[in-house]
Amino acid sequence: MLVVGLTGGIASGKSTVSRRLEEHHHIPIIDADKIAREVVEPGQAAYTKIVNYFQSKIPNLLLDDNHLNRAALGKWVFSNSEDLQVLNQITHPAVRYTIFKRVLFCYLRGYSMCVLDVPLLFEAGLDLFCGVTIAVLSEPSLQLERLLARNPQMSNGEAKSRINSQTTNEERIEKADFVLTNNGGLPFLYREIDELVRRIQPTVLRTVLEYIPPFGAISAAAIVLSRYEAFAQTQKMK
Ligand SMILES: Nc1ncnc2c1ncn2[C@@H]1O[C@H](COP(=O)(O)OP(=O)(O)OP(=O)(O)O)[C@@H](O)[C@H]1O
Repeated sequence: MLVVGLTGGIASGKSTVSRRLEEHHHIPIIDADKIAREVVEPGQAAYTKIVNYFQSKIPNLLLDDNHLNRAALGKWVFSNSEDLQVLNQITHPAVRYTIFKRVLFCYLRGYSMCVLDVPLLFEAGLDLFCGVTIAVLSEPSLQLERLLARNPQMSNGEAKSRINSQTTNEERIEKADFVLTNNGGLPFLYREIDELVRRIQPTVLRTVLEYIPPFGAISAAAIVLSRYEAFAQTQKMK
């Protein structure tokens, strides 16, 4: 099964691309943001760890329905970098484990492709496990316009600083295997997506071979090794 990593800046159009892939091409989407919310729901192991560690530091950590007050938690870790690390150490393994389980589930259901929608794909090193990576790019001025239209309560300054705090489009172009440029209307974007799916769609033969254990394992190992090689090369060049 081909694991496709999809990434891009805030309001660049990742969800729009994911929706097209899911609804038009019937490719399952594994949404890292959604998983990050699920793993901190009451009853989950990460939730208990967060409550135990942060309850004494953040008085309004829990909402009336016992869910985490994500805004209060976000505000706290934004100004306490050590606690941000603690939070990441609690949540990241849980997110990675859930992603892994969902990829395995897609494989067992016989899909030829699945998509990992991960805003921080390269930063988190998850691209190492993807057969193909795609970056969705929009001009920063368009990103700003779309972000403000989608989140009217956000100030212009806040939106700009969110965009500027992220990896640049140039860095994403350098790292991604394919780029989808989302500077036009939706019909243009959909044509680009459909064309790309045609290019990367694995053959039926490859999909079938991957269900034969030695081929499956060799194929997965080859992807991780080639990604790691490319990563090591970029580190050497720095
Ligand atoms: N080509 C387009 N034409 C018009 N509107 C668009 C286009 N692409 C995206 N949008 C709109 O821009 C907004 C941001 O797009 P989307 O939610 O897909 O981005 P995203 O990268 O998933 O954002 P985030 O990272 O914040 O979740 C949405 O309101 C979406 O409808």
